[in-house]
Amino acid sequence: MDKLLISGGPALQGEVRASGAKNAALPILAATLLAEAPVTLTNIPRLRDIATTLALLGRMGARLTRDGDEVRAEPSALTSCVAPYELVKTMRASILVLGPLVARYGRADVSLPGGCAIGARPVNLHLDGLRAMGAEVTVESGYIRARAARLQGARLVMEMVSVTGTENLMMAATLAQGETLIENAAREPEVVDLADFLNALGARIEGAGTDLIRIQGVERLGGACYRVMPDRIETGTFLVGAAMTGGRIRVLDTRPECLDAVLQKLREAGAEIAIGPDWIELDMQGRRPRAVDIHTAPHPAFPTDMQAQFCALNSIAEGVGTVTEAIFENRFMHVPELQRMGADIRVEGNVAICRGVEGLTAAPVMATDLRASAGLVLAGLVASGETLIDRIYHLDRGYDNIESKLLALGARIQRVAGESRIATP
Ligand SMILES: CC(=O)N[C@H]1[C@@H](OP(=O)(O)OP(=O)(O)OC[C@H]2O[C@@H](n3ccc(=O)[nH]c3=O)[C@H](O)[C@@H]2O)O[C@H](CO)[C@@H](O)[C@@H]1O
Ligand SMILES: C=C(OP(=O)(O)O)C(=O)O
Repeated sequence: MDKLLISGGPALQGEVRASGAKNAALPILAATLLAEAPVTLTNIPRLRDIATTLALLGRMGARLTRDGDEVRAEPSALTSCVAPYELVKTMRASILVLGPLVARYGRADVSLPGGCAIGARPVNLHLDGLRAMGAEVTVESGYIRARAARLQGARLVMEMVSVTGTENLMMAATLAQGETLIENAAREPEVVDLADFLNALGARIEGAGTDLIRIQGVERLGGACYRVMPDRIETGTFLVGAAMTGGRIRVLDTRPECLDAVLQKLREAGAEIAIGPDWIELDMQGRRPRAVDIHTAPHPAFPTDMQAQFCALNSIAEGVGTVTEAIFENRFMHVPELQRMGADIRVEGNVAICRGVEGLTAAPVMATDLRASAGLVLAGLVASGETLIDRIYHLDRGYDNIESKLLALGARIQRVAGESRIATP
């Protein structure tokens, strides 16, 4: 099993290009199930979750081919509307095929995704929404079974803000009869990107990016060429890396307006930030960051997917910073690993209180989920000695070539197969 070996020290310097957003590419790939004409997608990141999605759609009979960062989907008649457990268990976002399958094919059998390291993550809102649109939805033997002759437009009031819940129901509503209103909708930029893609196929969606999305159902959707938005979480991760190492980097091909809350916290930490239409430059040369207080919440507030990276930043910052996780109930798995590297962090309920230390020391650590892994990579960049990160398959789910990108920014990082080079004392 691959591991990452990082020798901490060098400040990140230079330019790096943001890849396409995982959390936009996944729903957009699922939405190709709705298209009745060819679709060409560009800026698709090279990630394990993308490979899983392509395998899942291929298993159903969809014809998708990948060439570099481009994916082409040919209109196809599905041979199966089943998302099996063995694929869903490796990627919760498989739930995103539910809405398109019911809308276009009138049937879906999707394995219940279950919980994951960061929390229980139920999908009740997805199911309730489809029921409100007239689908018959049951859960049997670990599978969601949904059936509908044709979905009917409905007023859907989301009890909680759910990103994939909003996306699933928005996709379902594109082919429903009549109008659907999604109230208390997620406002994440990836929801907007999906809506833009669906509209490019011929859907009639208004209000994406606000908490009220209005969808007029159409009879069918066609094809389109569409470029997936850049990954704001990957962008933010590199920026935090530069802030922690006292470096100066420019992230290219990104969307600064999607990162307001993150940039605000980086400024509070002492970074100088400059932005252009599609780039962000962070300058922290030679300075130590100041600890910041973070409170995660749905967009446009601070994203939970950047929380672990800021725990890493606070752990070496000047002062004390609190990180409050208000979205997922178990998203502090990186804390015990950071503690092993010398971080002074105390968790009380959903708050991590981080007292910055002068320096971290390298240790063998274990990645437990995607962003926890990112936090550990950032900690490794500043720790003295060689940090070996195990279980980096989590990282590969969501970061496109992270080690080559960091290497190009001056980090000393390499992927190693199997055994550790670190001698035990
Ligand atoms: C593929 C993708 O886009 N993943 C993102 C998506 O996950 P995901 O869409 O799974 O997260 P949600 O927005 O649905 O979850 C938000 C909260 O709502 C709860 N909930 C959600 C659905 C439901 O039916 N019932 C329910 O109670 C969840 O347990 C959680 O506490 O948004 C999260 C929150 O920004 C991000 O961390 C993930 O990176
Ligand atoms: C939690 C994440 O992803 P997923 O919803 O796919 O598990 C993430 O991207 O940080």
